[in-house]
Amino acid sequence: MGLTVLSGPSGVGKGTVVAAVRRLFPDVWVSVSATTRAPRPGETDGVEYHFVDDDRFDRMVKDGEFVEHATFAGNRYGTPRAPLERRLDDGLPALLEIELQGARQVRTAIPSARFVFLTPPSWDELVRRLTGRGTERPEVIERRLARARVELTAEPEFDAVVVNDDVEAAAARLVSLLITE
Ligand SMILES: Nc1nc2c(ncn2[C@@H]2O[C@H](COP(=O)(O)OP(=O)(O)O)[C@@H](O)[C@H]2O)c(=O)[nH]1
Ligand SMILES: Nc1ncnc2c1ncn2[C@@H]1O[C@H](COP(=O)(O)OP(=O)(O)O)[C@@H](O)[C@H]1O
Repeated sequence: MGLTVLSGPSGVGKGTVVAAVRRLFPDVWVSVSATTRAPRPGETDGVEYHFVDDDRFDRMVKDGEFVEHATFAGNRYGTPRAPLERRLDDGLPALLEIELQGARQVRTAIPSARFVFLTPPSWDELVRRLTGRGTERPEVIERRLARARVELTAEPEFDAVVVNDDVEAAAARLVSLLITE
C-alpha cells in the first residue's frame, strides 16, 4: 500500500468522492496541497488547502518544497514534499488529489504510484455538476470546462478509470484500489 494519485476534470466529484473514501477508510492519509487560489466560503486554511500568496508559493518552489506543482485555471497548486515522504517512509497508504500536469510529474518522481482517473458519466453531467456547485463565476467555469476537455483525453494514461456515477460506489472502488498491492 503506497501512493495513489486521483485525477479527473474539475467538477467530476473528486472532492466528494475523497470525502466518502475517508468515511469508508479512515486510515487513508490525504495530502493537503498549497494553493494561491482564494478560499471558498467554508474552506479553512490547513484543512482543504494551505492558502498562500504568490511570493510564498515562489519561495516554496525555489526551496524544493514541492513533489510537483502546476498552474490550473489561473491559480497555482503544489503537493508539499515532507509530509508525503514521512507517510510513505512509514509504508502507509497515501492519496493525492491533483490535476493532470501534476499527476504526470508524480509519475516521473514516484513511478511506483498508482494513477486513477475519475470520469463523469457524460459531458453534460460534468457541465451540470460544475455549474450546479455554484462556487465559480461563469468565466471561471468556462476556463475549467475548456481544461476539462483536454484532461478527458488523458484517460488512457491512467492505471485505472472510475466512473463517478454513484458517489458511494465510486468511493468503494477507490478504496479497493487503495488497498491493493
Ligand atoms: N498539480 C496539482 N493539482 C492540484 C493540487 N491540489 C489540487 N489540485 C487540482 O487543482 C484543480 C483545481 O482545484 P480546486 O480549485 O480546489 O477546484 P475543484 O477541485 O474543482 O474543487 C483540481 O483538479 C485539483 O485536483 C496540487 O497540489 N497539485
Ligand atoms: N456521483 C455524483 N452524482 C451527482 N452529483 C455529484 C456526484 N459527485 C459529486 N457531485 C456534485 O458535483 C459537484 C462537483 O463535485 P466536487 O466534489 O466539488 O468536484 P471536484 O472536486 O472534482 O471539482 C458538487 O456539487 C457535488 O455535490
